[in-house]
Amino acid sequence: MTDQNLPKTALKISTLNDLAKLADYSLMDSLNRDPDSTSHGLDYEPRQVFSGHYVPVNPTKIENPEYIAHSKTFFNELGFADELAQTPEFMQMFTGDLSQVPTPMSKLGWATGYALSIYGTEYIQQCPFQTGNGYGDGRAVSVLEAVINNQRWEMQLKGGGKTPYCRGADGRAVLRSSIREFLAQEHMHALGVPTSRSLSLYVSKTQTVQRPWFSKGSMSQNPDRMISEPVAISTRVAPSFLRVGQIELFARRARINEHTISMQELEQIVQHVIDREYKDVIDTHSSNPEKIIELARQFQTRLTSMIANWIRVGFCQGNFNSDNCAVGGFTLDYGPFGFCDVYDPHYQSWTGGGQHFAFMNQGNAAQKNYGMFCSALRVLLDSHPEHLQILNEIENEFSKVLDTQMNKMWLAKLGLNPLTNETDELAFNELLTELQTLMQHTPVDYTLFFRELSSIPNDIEPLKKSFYAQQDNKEIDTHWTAWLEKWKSLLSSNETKSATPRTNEQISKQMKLVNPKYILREWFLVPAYEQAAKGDYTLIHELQDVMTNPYDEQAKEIEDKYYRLKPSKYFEVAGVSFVSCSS
Ligand SMILES: Nc1ncnc2c1ncn2[C@@H]1O[C@H](COP(=O)(O)OP(=O)(O)OP(=O)(O)O)[C@@H](O)[C@H]1O
Ligand SMILES: [Mg+2]
Repeated sequence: MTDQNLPKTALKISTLNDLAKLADYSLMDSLNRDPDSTSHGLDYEPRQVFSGHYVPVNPTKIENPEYIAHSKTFFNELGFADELAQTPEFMQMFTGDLSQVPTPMSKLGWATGYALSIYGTEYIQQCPFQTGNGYGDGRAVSVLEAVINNQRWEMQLKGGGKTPYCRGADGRAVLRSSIREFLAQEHMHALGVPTSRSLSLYVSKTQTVQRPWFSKGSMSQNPDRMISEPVAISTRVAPSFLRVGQIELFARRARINEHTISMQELEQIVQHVIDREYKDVIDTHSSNPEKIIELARQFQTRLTSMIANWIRVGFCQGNFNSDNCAVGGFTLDYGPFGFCDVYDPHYQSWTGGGQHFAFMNQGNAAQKNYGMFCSALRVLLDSHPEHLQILNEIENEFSKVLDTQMNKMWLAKLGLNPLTNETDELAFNELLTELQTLMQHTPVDYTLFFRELSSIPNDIEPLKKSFYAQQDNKEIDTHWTAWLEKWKSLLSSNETKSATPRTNEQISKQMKLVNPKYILREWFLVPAYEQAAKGDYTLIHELQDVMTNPYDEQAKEIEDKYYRLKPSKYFEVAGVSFVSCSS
């Protein structure tokens, strides 16, 4: 069935039965099931999965689930009634119990295998069998594909229990990390950054698992004890959850002809990427090699634009391996992520993550992932030298395309129109370099600085709200005053060249649409998940409200609470300024 023929809905979806009518598991038609899998899906022991694109898995429900939150924004977009999130049927399904789902919903979910490359190097050590056949969704289980208002969505439980890829771990996600991911996804969407979305979040009232963590106030880089944490299941939603690592897995197999249909499985997964993520921009009538070329081009555009967006809002993914890099070009896996308080190009909230994934190195990390993606595609172009040549050229363009996106982003952050001549370009480059040096040297709060600048202040006094230095520093002030003058003069000369010059008020308004006022800082999240562990979800709901309107001016008490420098007591504190693991 094509998507056009599928039922559309402008109706409110108020029951699970309503949603069931929109279920359409086309993935199962177009991809291969692991031939070694059994039909009951009770597949919880680590094992090698040699072929097939997915393994049917019956998720493991959490005990005594309790509703915490759902995304009102996303529910609204999907046409879901808010009440749906607390109906017993919906809760049952999205806390991992598929036994009662109405037809034609599937009583089995699925997990997928993928490969891992870290910063452009292929790894198999993470696989317990040292073959790469045991690595993949260890705790993520997709449970539904549905076409809603002409858009196909895949819904995936995170923390839905063990799968054959669990590598001996428990298949669970704890409340703390689930809250972080749940809030962050919707915050990023509201910031205008492509991302997987959050549907719902439930916790178990009785079930806990052990995780390494830090003692209160610890400054240690490594956790010093085990703590018991409640388990939770959050559901995330995206057109697909295909990762660069997934394409790599099938390309690695095809490259060495590992089994008779390895090349075919690679072709299928690539076609699936196109269907799920690029159907609107890739001509289905063109030849396969042409489609592959276009896929590479389109992914490059999306990936570089995503990175520019990350930098724009101060986001650091922290673990940008190829298995955390969505082929759809959106943000995926909010593990050790963080939004920077202080502007620091080396900011990385994960102590084990290495500098290569640090804030301003994310473009390079993306390039490495993109390189692995191209290597995988090359396997399909072996007998097409001309297309191979084009693919190489596209890959070589990565830095240029990224620079263009970054330039566009910095111009917007600084309220400037596209530059029209070399003199302005030189002036702009100088201005930006000076700004980055000054921001780092002062140091400034990244969010506060750009938001204050967006008011186009007369002098540097308002900007000083973003300075972390305790005392006035005349020398720094002088540099800032000079910088502000330079910026303003470029701003006005840039504006006079425009056919429709904007007033300062208009410029300011536009700057405030790219420079957020509210950012989901880690020290806002800590009390929210600490309270939640005691059964109080007030702060989660408050953060949901504030952070889904990050560009808006909000009530004075919200401003006082959330538009602030990070208090000094939180600097260098484990679990607040950094974390040691991804979950
Ligand atoms: N508690 C767990 N049980 C089983 N597998 C796990 C667990 N924690 C992580 N994994 C698996 O380890 C791998 C690396 O973990 P990573 O932190 O990148 O991912 P994640 O946050 O679990 O998942 P995702 O990338 O799906 O958001 C993933 O394949 C993940 O499924
Ligand atoms: Mg991951």
